[in-house]
This record gives sequence, structure tokens and C-alpha cells, in this order.
Amino acid sequence: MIKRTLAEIQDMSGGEGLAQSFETIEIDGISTDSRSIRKGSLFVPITGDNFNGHRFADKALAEGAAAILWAKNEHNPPQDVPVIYVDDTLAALQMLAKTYKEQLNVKVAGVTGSNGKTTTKDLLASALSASFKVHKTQGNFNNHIGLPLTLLAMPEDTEAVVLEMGMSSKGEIELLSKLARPDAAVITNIGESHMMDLGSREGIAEAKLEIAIGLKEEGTLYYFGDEPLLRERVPAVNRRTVTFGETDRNDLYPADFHQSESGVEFTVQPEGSRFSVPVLGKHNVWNALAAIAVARSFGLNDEMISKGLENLAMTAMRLELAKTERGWAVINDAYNASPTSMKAAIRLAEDLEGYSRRILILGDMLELGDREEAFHEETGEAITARSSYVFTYGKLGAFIAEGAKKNLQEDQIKSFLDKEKLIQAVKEFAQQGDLFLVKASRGMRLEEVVSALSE
Ligand SMILES: CC(=O)N[C@H]1[C@@H](OP(=O)(O)OP(=O)(O)OC[C@H]2O[C@@H](n3ccc(=O)[nH]c3=O)[C@H](O)[C@@H]2O)O[C@H](CO)[C@@H](O)[C@@H]1O[C@H](C)C(=O)N[C@@H](C)C(=O)N[C@H](CCC(=O)N[C@@H](CCC[C@@H](N)C(=O)O)C(=O)O)C(=O)O
Ligand SMILES: Nc1ncnc2c1ncn2[C@@H]1O[C@H](COP(=O)(O)OP(=O)(O)OP(=O)(O)O)[C@@H](O)[C@H]1O
Ligand SMILES: C[C@@H](N)C(=O)N[C@H](C)C(=O)O
Repeated sequence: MIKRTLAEIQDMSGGEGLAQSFETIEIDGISTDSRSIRKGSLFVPITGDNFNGHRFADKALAEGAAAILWAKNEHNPPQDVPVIYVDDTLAALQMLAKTYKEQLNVKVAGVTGSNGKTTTKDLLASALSASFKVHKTQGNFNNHIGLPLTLLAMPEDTEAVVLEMGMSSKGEIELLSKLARPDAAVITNIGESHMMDLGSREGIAEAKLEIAIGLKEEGTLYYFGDEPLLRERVPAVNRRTVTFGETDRNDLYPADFHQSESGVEFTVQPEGSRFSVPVLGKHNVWNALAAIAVARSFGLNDEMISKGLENLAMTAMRLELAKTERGWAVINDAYNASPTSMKAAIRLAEDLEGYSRRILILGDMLELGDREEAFHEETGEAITARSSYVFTYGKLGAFIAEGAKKNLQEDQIKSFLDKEKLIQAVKEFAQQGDLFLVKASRGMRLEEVVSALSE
């Protein structure tokens, strides 16, 4: 966590106007929310969709903030307290983060892609932990606010930082890449996420490739080489590249894949190293290959990487398998969803052995744009007879149900618009030996179903 004097903060943030008597005060960390102030921190008020953070400055100071940034065009700044004036508080936060990172001189890995950013970030951070003091994005703090906050949360002795870079519109990844200046940039895949804003998979690919804009001259771009939209665009990037993926046209590709409930085992070709990773899903092998490739470039050998990966600390609600006391199992994959990730999750649920019934609880996938209904129906069509039942939730979920009729009987498919009724039906339906998969977009909050099944 950043610890600097206010004189240093003023210089690092491009601010001005700090009273000389306050210059030697040292802040301890950054706060942006008056509802959760870190004592001794610098409060950075941000103007958001619902509030102007400046209106909470007095509360932040009362709650223990040591100082505050203040936008020059905001009226009534707090008096007789340490205030640093800036043109724009968000831009100042980003500049502070960039300067702090440069002072720590850390190695930087940036991870983007439609699916797998969080998982790959966690895999890479674990892999690097065998040799580096690593800091990584917490939760899903991956945007123009979350990434700077992640950098500012780095302990002073951090040696490597792994940053998740999220986006929903063109230009957002470019900003994050220029801020972070990665040594290694990863693009996990090109799916359909946020298609509403990007318009097409081509648009998504172009937006993800912005990660190369801030990539250091001597840096490397690692990308899913089985994606034509990336392969055909990468030559214009003019950086060293490494590919990973399913086929042997990639620099890293898997062999001898084995999956159990405790994770995946695979051999990394062409070297032939064997890895065991506590994560589910064949698609996560590709994410692991990306992590292995970057860790190798940061100087770790495969033995060190393998040891690090054994201690994987996965962020919650990503293919999280739990056995309940009532005798059924639940795969909590409820953080988010897109057709690519939902099909991957269905494939996993249908591949896992040892269950009497496989019950899919699938909800709306959001921000998919004009083809959203078709996307949901196509996802339903991917459900095979290996699944026993499908419960859908939401208006778009009903299109998953329509597609599911391709391979399932109508009495195997139930659709709901009311979450409480869905939860009631699922609780009544569950029996020993069942495997449930729960997945939908963040906005559907299907973790409530997971909780009900886990009671
Ligand atoms: C700006 C902010 O941090 N807002 C957080 C705040 O929301 P709230 O509605 O309460 O306030 P406002 O945003 O209107 O307020 C502005 C500021 O005022 C502060 N404030 C408010 C009330 C109060 O009493 N006191 C105050 O001090 C407030 O703290 C603001 O600073 O609280 C919410 C609940 O805690 C937060 O959820 C909200 O955070 C927003 C969403 C945010 O962007 N947070 C980032 C740190 C972050 O990284 N969040 C991630 C999710 C990121 C994400 O969705 N990524 C996308 C890809 C990128 C898309 C991009 N276009 C984008 O817009 O993000 C993805 O698909 O992954 C996270 O929360 O996990
Ligand atoms: N390469 C992949 N192909 C398909 N699905 C994937 C892939 N990688 C991860 N997933 C799935 O995508 C979902 C989200 O995983 P994760 O949170 O790691 O992705 P993310 O890109 O960080 O998502 P977000 O954009 O919400 O931050 C999970 O269901 C995960 O299993
Ligand atoms: C977290 C949020 N930005 C997100 O990922 N949205 C998509 C649509 C999802 O939840 O699937």
C-alpha cells in the first residue's frame, strides 16, 4: 500500500496548493469511499454514476482520512485540512498509480480477453509466487479505477504485479495498458462478452489488442493462437509474440489431458513437462498454458512454476465445485456468463463422472447486443442428453430452454422468471447424487441459488 508524504503525493499526482505546514504528513493508502475509509489514507473523491465523491469529503476526513484530493472546479473545498488540488481526481489517481509503479520498478503482467482474465491472473500470480513477491488484482478490480487502485495497493517490496484489464468499449484497454506499461501482455481469448458495445467479435479482438499499445518495446504479447481474429491482426502489433492453445500450431499446446474433481493434469508440448493444476475445465488448461509461458519468460523453470500452481488461489464463483451436506454437488460459476463461457461450463458439467443426475441452472447472459436471443438459443442447443434437466432463469434464459429442446425432452426443461419460485423448485427437486451447475451474468445474482442449494 502506498505510503508517501503529502509533498511527494502532490508531485506524483500533478497536484498543487498544498499548505506547506502539511507537506511532511505521510498518508497510508488510498480510499475512494467514505463508507469504508482506511485510517490515515488519502481520500480521492470520484464522480460516479450515482454520486459525486466530493460531497463526502467531510465524512471521509471524520472517518480518519489524513488528506484529500480536490478537483479545482468543485466548490467549497474543506478548510484547514490537508487538501491537494488537481484538475481531475480520477486522472490524478491514475497518474499517482503510474508513478508509484515506476518507483517500485516491478515486473508487470497484464491480462485481458473475453473470458479467463481473472482465472489466468490467479494462475499466473500463483505460478510466479515460487520466485517473486507478487501482488495481483483483487476480485474483479479491472477497470480505469480498479487497476490504479490495485497498483496503489502494492506493498513497497512487491517484485511482480499481475493486473487484470477489463473493458466494455474501445479505448479502455489502451488506457490501462499505457498506465501499466506491461512487460508481458496476455489475451486469453475472443468471445462475445460486451458485444453490445463492441458490435462484433472483430471489434472485440481489436479492443483486446489495445493491450499491446502500452506493452514495453522489449515486452511479449501472449495470445490464444487458435483464434483467427487474433492471428490475422497480431503482425501489425510489432512485438515479440508467443501463442498458446489447443492445436500444435501454437508455441505451447497440451497433451494427455486428464480431468478429475480436484483439477486438471496435462503435458505442455513441445517440451513435455507434466503439470497438475487445481482448476476445472479444459479451457482452463489454455489459461494455465498462458500462465506457464509468462512465468517461463520471467525466469522460472517448470519445477518452480508447477510448485507455484499447486498453491493456486482462485477468485470465487469461477467453476467452484462444492459438495453439500445433503449429498449433492454444486458448481458455482455464477460470477458472469457469455455464450463461450457457458458452453465451456456445460461441457465440464457433462464431462464430470459419478453423478446420478446433471442439472443445469442457467440464466440470462447480458450485454450481448442485437443477437442476444440467438446467442441464448445456440447455447441451449449445446446442451446434450448427458444433462438430465435444465432450469432457466430470466427472459433470455427462456431462449436457452428453447435451444435445449434440440437434445432434451420438454419435461426435462423448466423456465422461470421469478427467482424465488426457481429457488423453491430447485430445493424441492434436489436429491442425493445430483450435480448442479449454476451460471448466469453478474446482473442475475444467481449466487442466491447456490446459497439456497448449500443450506
Ligand atoms: C466509482 C466507484 O468506485 N463506484 C463504486 C461505488 O458505487 P456507487 O454507486 O455507490 O457510487 P458512484 O460510483 O456513483 O460514486 C462515486 C464515488 O462516490 C463515492 N461514495 C459514494 C457514496 C458514499 O456514501 N460515499 C462515497 O465516498 C464512491 O465510493 C465513488 O468513489 O460503490 C459501489 C459499491 O461498493 C462499487 O461497486 C462502485 O464501483 C464501481 C462499479 C467501479 O467501477 N469500481 C471499480 C473499482 C472496479 O474495478 N469495479 C469492479 C468491476 C469492474 C467491471 O465491471 N469491469 C468490467 C469491464 C470494464 C467495464 C468498464 N467499461 C467499466 O465501466 O467498468 C468487467 O466486465 O469485468 C468490481 O466492482 O468488481
Ligand atoms: N478460455 C476460456 N474459454 C471459455 N470459457 C472460459 C475461458 N476461460 C475462462 N472461462 C470461463 O469464463 C468464466 C469467467 O472466468 P473469469 O472470471 O476468469 O473470466 P474474466 O474474463 O475475468 O471475466 P470478467 O470479464 O467478468 O472479469 C468462467 O465460467 C470460466 O470458466
Ligand atoms: C462485471 C460485469 N462488468 C460483467 O462481467 N458483465 C457481464 C455482462 C456479465 O456479468 O456476464
